[in-house]
Amino acid sequence: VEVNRTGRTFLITGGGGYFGFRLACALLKTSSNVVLFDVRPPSQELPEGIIFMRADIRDYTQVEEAVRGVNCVFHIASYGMSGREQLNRKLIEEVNVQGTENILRACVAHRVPRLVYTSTYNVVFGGQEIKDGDESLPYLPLHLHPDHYSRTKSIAEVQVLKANGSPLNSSAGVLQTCALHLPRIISYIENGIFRFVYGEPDSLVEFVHVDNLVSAHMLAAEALTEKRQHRATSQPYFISDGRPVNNFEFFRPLVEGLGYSFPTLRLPISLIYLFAFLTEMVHHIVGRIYNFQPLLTRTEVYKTGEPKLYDLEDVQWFRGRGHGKKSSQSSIKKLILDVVLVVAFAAVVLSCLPVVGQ
Ligand SMILES: NC(=O)c1ccc[n+]([C@@H]2O[C@H](COP(=O)([O-])OP(=O)(O)OC[C@H]3O[C@@H](n4cnc5c(N)ncnc54)[C@H](O)[C@@H]3O)[C@@H](O)[C@H]2O)c1
Repeated sequence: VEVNRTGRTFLITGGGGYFGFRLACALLKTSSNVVLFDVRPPSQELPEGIIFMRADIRDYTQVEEAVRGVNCVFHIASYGMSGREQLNRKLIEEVNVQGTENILRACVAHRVPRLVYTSTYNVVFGGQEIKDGDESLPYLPLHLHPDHYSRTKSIAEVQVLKANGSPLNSSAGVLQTCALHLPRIISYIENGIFRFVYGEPDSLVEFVHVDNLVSAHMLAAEALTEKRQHRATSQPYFISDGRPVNNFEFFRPLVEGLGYSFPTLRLPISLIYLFAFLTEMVHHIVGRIYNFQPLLTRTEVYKTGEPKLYDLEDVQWFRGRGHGKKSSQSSIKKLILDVVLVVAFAAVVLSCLPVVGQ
């Protein structure tokens, strides 16, 4: 990796992903050198000035190579947040926990003075109601996490904050770290699967606009510097747009802006949870032969009982990347999908009925 070492150099692990790439583009505007470290390249064209390094945080040698000469690491790479990834326990542990250990160790060894860790609300949230929560909320005990991703993000965050103050190798300096907790983003509108909503209409969740998230990360990195008296050092921060909203209502402008109709069917959350449970069971049995994408996992159900207002620009951003309702979208495909959904729900309901006549 050839980097112009004269300016500040930022390394973004997971820089090929949705948020990492947005952050990289914003950092580039501040005349910084930006290196993206990821197992896969970004889906968009790489702007001049951003370097992509195809590498894996599970491999310490590659991490060491990447951190040399870097002034600040944004550790964003993670695995297992949604879909079938959530069910690959081994990879989740390796990327989220061992990967983070590798980054921290390499920062210390190669005198990287600052690290901002991108974490998640899940470190404090296990499905319970939280009103006006702030940074004083305790971590959810590890054994109460219903999914591996949340548990490993929590372990990694603790590691990151604990590493704060670690003396840098052969230097008088120390590593300054902080963590940002974020809420969540998009998914199933595209495939026509967003056909129903669930849960109580008055249950609210937080969302964050990606641009606010970019600002939060840049401010956090700045607040770890001596110039800012290392103000953010060892702190976790909740980041959100500060406008709690119903999970599904949050998506309404985007769904309708992309030409889809907003679902009118509301199903009980317990039924959806049961459906997700059964799907996971089926995945557990057949996943090795056919690693299908579950429609919903239990984690997704409890997290979405959890919203930014999309403006026209956002909708156009998605449209510009080929998203949105295609006028030729196959009605047969939709019909098949509906039939599959109905049959699946019928199977769930029937399996719960007591067996009569025996
Ligand atoms: N998207 C959300 O709603 C949300 C919510 C809360 C927290 N977060 C956190 O924000 C961060 C970014 O989220 P995102 O939506 O941009 O996710 P994303 O999946 O688009 O980006 C994650 C990136 O990490 C990379 N990665 C995975 N394993 C890797 C490995 N072994 N080595 C190197 N790179 C690897 C992936 O290839 C991917 O590009 C993650 O840390 C996630 O935990 C996201």
